Amino acid sequence: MNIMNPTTTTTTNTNNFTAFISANTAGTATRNFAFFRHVQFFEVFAALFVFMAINSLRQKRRQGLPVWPVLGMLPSLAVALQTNMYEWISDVLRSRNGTFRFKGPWFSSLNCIVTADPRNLEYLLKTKFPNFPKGPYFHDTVRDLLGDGIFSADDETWQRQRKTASIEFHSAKFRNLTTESLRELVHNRLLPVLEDSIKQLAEIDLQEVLLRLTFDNVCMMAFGVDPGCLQKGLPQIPFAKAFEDATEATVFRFVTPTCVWKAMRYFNVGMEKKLKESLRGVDEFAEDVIQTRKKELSSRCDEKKTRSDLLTVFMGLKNEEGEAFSDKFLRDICVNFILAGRDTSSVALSWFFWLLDQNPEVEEKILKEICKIVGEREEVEKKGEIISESGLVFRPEEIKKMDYLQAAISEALRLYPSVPVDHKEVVEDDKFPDGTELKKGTKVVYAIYAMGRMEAIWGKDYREYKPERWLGRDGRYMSESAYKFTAFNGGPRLCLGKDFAYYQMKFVAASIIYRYRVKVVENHPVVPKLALTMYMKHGLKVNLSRRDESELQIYFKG
Ligand code: HEM
Repeated sequence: MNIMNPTTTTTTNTNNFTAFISANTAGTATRNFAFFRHVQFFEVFAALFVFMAINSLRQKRRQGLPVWPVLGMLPSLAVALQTNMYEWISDVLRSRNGTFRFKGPWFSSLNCIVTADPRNLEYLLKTKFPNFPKGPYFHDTVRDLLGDGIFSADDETWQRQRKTASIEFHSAKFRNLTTESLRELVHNRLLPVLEDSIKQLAEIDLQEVLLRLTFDNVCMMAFGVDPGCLQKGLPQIPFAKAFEDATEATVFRFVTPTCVWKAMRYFNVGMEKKLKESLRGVDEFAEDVIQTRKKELSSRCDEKKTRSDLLTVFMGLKNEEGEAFSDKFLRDICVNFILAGRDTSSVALSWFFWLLDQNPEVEEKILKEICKIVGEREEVEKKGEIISESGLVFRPEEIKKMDYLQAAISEALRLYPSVPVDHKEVVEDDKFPDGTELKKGTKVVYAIYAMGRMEAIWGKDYREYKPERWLGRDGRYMSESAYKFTAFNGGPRLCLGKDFAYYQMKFVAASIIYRYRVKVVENHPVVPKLALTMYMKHGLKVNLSRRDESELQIYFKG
């Protein structure tokens, strides 16, 4: 500092002070400005949020659910996924008179029309059937597992398989094969496994046991081979495990953005790795059966006559060029039938037994019906015997007469359809009978679970389990329009196995109910699993006890 020149010093000091002040002022101003900017930012953000919230909630009134910028209706779906998604869809549909437009996040493939309106169902599944195929998205997603089989194919590829399989399904030879294999499975495998659980005083997962039964049964129909899943000890069967894993990994694709699962497939990681490995197991099994059957058929002509499984039937046919079907196509046909028929009936039966546990009066009526029908057998009339006979085998004509049982199973399927939702894709712009506009490429989801819970279709007591709603005044079973009761689909793609499925479910249910009391384990949680098929998430743990003769005697006399 210069002490000889104070002015200078003062000036300098003043300058420093000014600089200090201005620097400080500038700093404060900058900080204030930054603070001000933050405040503004938060205010603007808050205002925007409030505006969006009001706007979204206003949209709720118009569209059924709040629509958020960028995310669309996804937040509501995310919340619903934490509870029971099927109930949530039903609630929304009831509040929207049966149809609503789901808006997914930007750039996602979640935009779709969801409907449970029977008029729309008839239009979708029958009237304008060609305009609503399964579509390229579905085919692409399931291609690795299902190839060009009936379940994933559209147009001529589907039509050809449908026609051939339909003729086969209605042939006496095929019916014999299916009923015979079911009879054997129930009497030689299911009942011994159930007996075993009684002897060991152990609870048993009835869903697991039934899944094994129907898997073996459908493999007999498709391949003519019994994989042996249902037997004492419930062993793990490599083909069944591979099939299960491959299905699970394929379902995973539906909840993963397409580019993500395709990248995972490319790098062979995660679920895609699992899919690849499990497909190897499925393909090896199929390849083995196909080659063995070819050898059998070429060496022994009588095999052709005796075998009536789908594989043998399709092996004897030619494609449009007059050539035999390729091994890959034969594999696709069989794998698709196994997928279609493997778990739908067992899952339906599981829900049915759970409903019986809650509605013992229905169980009693079923038992009464069974005993009345069996009591009409000639030999019973003559000898007055049979009731205690554990080997009692129901005859096809007796199963047919069980109208109340059929009603009780249909009622279970109404409330818990094995396929809870299904979908189609729009080929050309169209309009539903209820006025909903449909743009080309839109996905249409039909909510089968919700359809069973629409007051407009079933009346005020739609929540109640009431088999009587399926019976006419004469007590005979009355079927319902496939567009109201869509558990088996409808129109040209009506479930091909429907008649057999009813026969199978009635035969299994009657065989169990006649012999055992089925009690669901106390506090066992029963909730649906989120999957393409409506499994019980935790299975169905039950305790069985044998019915004694005196109990049956009452019903026989009754
Ligand atoms: C309770 C039992 C069953 C229920 C609820 C059921 C339900 C359905 C449904 C909803 C569809 C339409 C699926 C779609 O197109 O996306 C379908 C199709 C089909 N089902 Fe079933 N099903 C049952 C049992 C069976 C059985 C046991 C078989 C065979 C053994 C079978 C064979 C088929 C076939 C082949 C198709 C495809 C028809 C086509 O696309 O033309 N189903 N089933």
